[in-house]
Amino acid sequence: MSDGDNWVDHAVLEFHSGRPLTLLFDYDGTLAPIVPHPALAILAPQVRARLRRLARAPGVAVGVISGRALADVRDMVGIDDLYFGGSGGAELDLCGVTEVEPIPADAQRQLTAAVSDLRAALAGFHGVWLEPKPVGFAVHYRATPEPTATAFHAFFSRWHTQFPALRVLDVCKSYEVGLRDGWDKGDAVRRVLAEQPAHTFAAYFGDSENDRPAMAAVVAADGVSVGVGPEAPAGTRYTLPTPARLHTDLARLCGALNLFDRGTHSAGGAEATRDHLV
Ligand SMILES: O=P(O)(O)OC[C@H]1O[C@H](O[C@H]2O[C@H](CO)[C@@H](O)[C@H](O)[C@H]2O)[C@H](O)[C@@H](O)[C@@H]1O
Repeated sequence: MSDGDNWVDHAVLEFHSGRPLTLLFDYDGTLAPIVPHPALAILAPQVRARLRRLARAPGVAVGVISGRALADVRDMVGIDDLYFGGSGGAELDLCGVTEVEPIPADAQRQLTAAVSDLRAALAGFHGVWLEPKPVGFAVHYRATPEPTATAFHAFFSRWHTQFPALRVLDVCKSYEVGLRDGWDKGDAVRRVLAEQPAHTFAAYFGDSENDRPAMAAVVAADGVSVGVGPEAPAGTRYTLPTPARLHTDLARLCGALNLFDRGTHSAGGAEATRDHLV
């Protein structure tokens, strides 16, 4: 069986051959475009509707696994019956059952000290700001002008080495800080897949470095990785240029699986047709 030259055809072929689907998405830069501030990264209503339809379809599971805090990504997505990963995989919501990575005492001490020290230091770097999370934090520098940005990178690259229990990733103009050797998005993917039938076909969609472990996890489970945008890790099975292209692909997948809004006239009705084409 050919698996098609795009992820939608591949997923539909696998589904029609009897494999359930598990679709797992990164949030920022994948489901929502990158914008100047995290609070502005709103999920388009049509995309929310498509994810909801997919999640409610028999044989389809949907999850969103983000660097954001779990409560934050759940709010942004606004659908209850999904799998969620937050804080880069350290917090999980497995369709209503929450699991949080236990933080060893020494790592907790380092996290607390790092946040307090950084808050004081950031006063000297205009435009840099700290986003706390239940497990870790992000330090945003998107709005930082030069030469402050260069000075901040020089400072941060030395500063974080005094906290060896912490893991630092440079993701979308922020430093994402979690626990070294802690749970990552790959662990989150494996945890979600453990709840699915063994022969499920999994796809993971991501745009940046913090998605690499999740992509490796789906590939190890005989699934596919889909890179979104120019910063996606190299070597993914499929690539999409933008989140907008993912949105139209989701519409196409809903159409191929005959998932249309119950409120519309029929599967061939005006909204269904429009949604299929969006
Ligand atoms: O794993 P993700 O869902 O992709 O989350 C990664 C980080 O995303 C958020 O920050 C990034 O997106 C913002 C909105 O587009 C953008 O303004 C910011 O510059 C980016 O760094 C989020 O705030 C972080 O907590 C996540 O770690």
